[in-house]
Amino acid sequence: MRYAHEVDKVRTAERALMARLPDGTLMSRAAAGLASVCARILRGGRPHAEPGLGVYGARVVLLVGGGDNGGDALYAGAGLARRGAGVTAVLAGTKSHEGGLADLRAAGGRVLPVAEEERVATAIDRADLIIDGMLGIGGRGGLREPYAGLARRAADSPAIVVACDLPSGVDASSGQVAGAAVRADVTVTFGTYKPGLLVDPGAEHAGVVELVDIGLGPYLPDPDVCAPLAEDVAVRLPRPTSESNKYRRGVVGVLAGSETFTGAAVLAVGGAVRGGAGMVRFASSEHPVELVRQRWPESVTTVIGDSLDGIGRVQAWVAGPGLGTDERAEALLAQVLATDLPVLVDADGLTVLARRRDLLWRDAPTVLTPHAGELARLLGTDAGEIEARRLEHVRRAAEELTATVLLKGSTTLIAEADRPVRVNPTGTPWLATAGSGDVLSGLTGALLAGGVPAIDAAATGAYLHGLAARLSADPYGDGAAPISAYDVLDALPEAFRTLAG
Ligand SMILES: NC(=O)C1=CN([C@@H]2O[C@H](COP(=O)(O)OP(=O)(O)OC[C@H]3O[C@@H](n4cnc5c(N)ncnc54)[C@H](O)[C@@H]3O)[C@@H](O)[C@H]2O)[C@@H](O)CC1
Ligand SMILES: [K+]
Repeated sequence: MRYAHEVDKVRTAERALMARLPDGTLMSRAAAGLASVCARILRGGRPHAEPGLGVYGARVVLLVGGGDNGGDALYAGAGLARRGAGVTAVLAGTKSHEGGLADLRAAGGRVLPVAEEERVATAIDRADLIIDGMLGIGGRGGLREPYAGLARRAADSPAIVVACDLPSGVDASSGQVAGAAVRADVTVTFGTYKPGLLVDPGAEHAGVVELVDIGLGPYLPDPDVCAPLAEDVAVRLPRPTSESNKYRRGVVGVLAGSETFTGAAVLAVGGAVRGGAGMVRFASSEHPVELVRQRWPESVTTVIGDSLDGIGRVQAWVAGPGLGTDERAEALLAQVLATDLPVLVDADGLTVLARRRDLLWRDAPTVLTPHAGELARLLGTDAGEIEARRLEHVRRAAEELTATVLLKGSTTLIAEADRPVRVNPTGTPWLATAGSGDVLSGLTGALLAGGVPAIDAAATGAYLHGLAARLSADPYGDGAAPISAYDVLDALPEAFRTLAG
């Protein structure tokens, strides 16, 4: 698991640790970690020179802000200068970290005030590597000048951009980017991940994130956000044993599809079948039932009117894809939510819930899987607001709707009251295709029916779904192509095998 902490918790932990160490120890640990990652990057090749030349002779530019983030960059720059790099520090703050500046000068580094525009521009354009040390966890809001101009210039340079602690302009606690921000190829972060490095839009500014241990671990409280690794997901996968039978593996009920919308039902049932359900019971009107029977003969189908009576026993429900939003859909959804079973509600079901939030007053687990538009309807806000502050909104939704909420999008987030928000690391933009959400619903429903707790089922479903999409979009790792929701379904067995292996 990668754990992330908000700024106030990082600061408290840093204070506690600093009290036990000589002055400057933490900064020198951070700077040493940053310098060693930069050296490794330079050994891998530089834009302006032959690969493998290493640090000696490399052109390194430091963008230095007025706070301790700038201090880290200056000390790291001094370390690289001692290994033979040509280091130029662009001083952009109203003041600069004195110790760091003295160390850089002593190591033979050059210093340029930001006002010397032409020389600054030339240094940035010719750099092999730029260290962004303008703002760290003390940054508030989008970058102001002169930082914003430096961030733009760095983006246009062929240099590799390495962010110190986090890309300047990204809000460390939320991932919000309010205006200009640095786009890094690599971010070297200290002590713990910051939520803004894992959650978009911040995450996409961070590039590859490397964590440097500065000894903060024992002083950190529970995380605010975490991102599972493959091994965290693998241990949660339900696996059949010699004792298993179809009932023990879990029977999932799927209430989906209507005379108008049939495809969503076929995909949701497919997700449940491929998600490892022991049995799938599908309830819908005639046309979708006919289609599901043809494509998934292993499912047990029932044509229903406006009642679910006689469907048979299930252990979890998936309700909503293609269901419609009329009174019949509402009545059926109400029946599902009146059970004491785990229920996942998606798509049209969420639209119905936006006008019938009372249906969520239940004791059994409820999983909601909205995209930003659907969540906006549920919370009475607009999708743009949600996209800009995804973490805040998914937490609010989990509290207000008393449910496990999986917010789909560029980074899928899963929230449950009083628990760290889970960030799914496996998505791909190719997954933004019609019907892929229906597959996720069925898959997650199968995990719920298999007895996986709601937040784990949602996080595991999202992980497998994203992995299946990656495997089908780019099976050989040498170039991606568009995929359909069906391709995701077809890649699910491979995704399970990848995790199990
Ligand atoms: N506290 C510690 O123990 C450690 C801190 N470290 C470093 O220190 C950093 C935090 O240092 P600081 O607290 O000095 O904060 P920062 O270096 O992030 O920046 C602080 C200053 O930037 C200005 N500022 C804020 N938002 C701005 C904006 N949008 N545009 C322009 N200027 C803006 C403010 O005037 C503020 O004083 C960490 O991110 C990390 O890099 C590391 O050395 C490890 C140890
Ligand atoms: K930074």
